[in-house]
Amino acid sequence: MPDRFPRIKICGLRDAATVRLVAKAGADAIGFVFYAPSPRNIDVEPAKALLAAVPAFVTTVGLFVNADADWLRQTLRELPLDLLQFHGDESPEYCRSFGRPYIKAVRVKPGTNLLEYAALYHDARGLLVDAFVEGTPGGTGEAFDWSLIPADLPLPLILSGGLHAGNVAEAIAAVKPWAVDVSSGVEASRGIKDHGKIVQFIKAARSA
Ligand SMILES: O=C(O)c1ccccc1N[C@@H]1O[C@H](COP(=O)(O)O)[C@@H](O)[C@H]1O
Repeated sequence: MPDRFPRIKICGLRDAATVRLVAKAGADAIGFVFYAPSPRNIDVEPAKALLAAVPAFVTTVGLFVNADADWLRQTLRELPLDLLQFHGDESPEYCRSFGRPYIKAVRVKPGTNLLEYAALYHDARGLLVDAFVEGTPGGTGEAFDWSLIPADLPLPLILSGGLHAGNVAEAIAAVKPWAVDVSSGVEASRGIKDHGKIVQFIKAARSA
């Protein structure tokens, strides 16, 4: 268990007012989704403008799903993202080829060997665990059985998947993650962030 509250990442931001609100409410990290099929997808130019509005000491994360390596290399020349989140089937070699800190997402189902993933992606800054939902890479709002997470993972654990203000304190108590990450649980509808839900989520996570 970390000595302080887990870090909090709010993912899937698409407008400046929400970026400001999230930072002011006390989130540690802000995520931008670069995955065209997602309702939270953002293009490079608007993302550039939002990144310029993020205050100091808030980590900016770019989420990618099996992105073309040349496209991503070019995109990273334009975007000063602090951390890359790989949420597809990216290999360890791919993840480390961009020369930026990264976290690797694993979609968990019965039988998933998270210790094996931690060994494969040993240079990741964290292992993000999400629910396995057939046909969708993530951002589904579905939770999974947290007892599938081993207690002795050698990487910082980022818990995601179906978290919301009503279950995040219980999740933190049960899993003791390094960080929590949320998208659907702080939305009014798919892709539309709800400022009240964001504030409630951060309060609930801080009170755990
Ligand atoms: O947010 C998305 O649209 C998304 C698309 C593709 C892969 C991952 C995505 N989001 C990440 O999924 C997890 C869980 O999200 P949720 O809270 O259950 O909606 C989280 O890490 C998001 O960053």
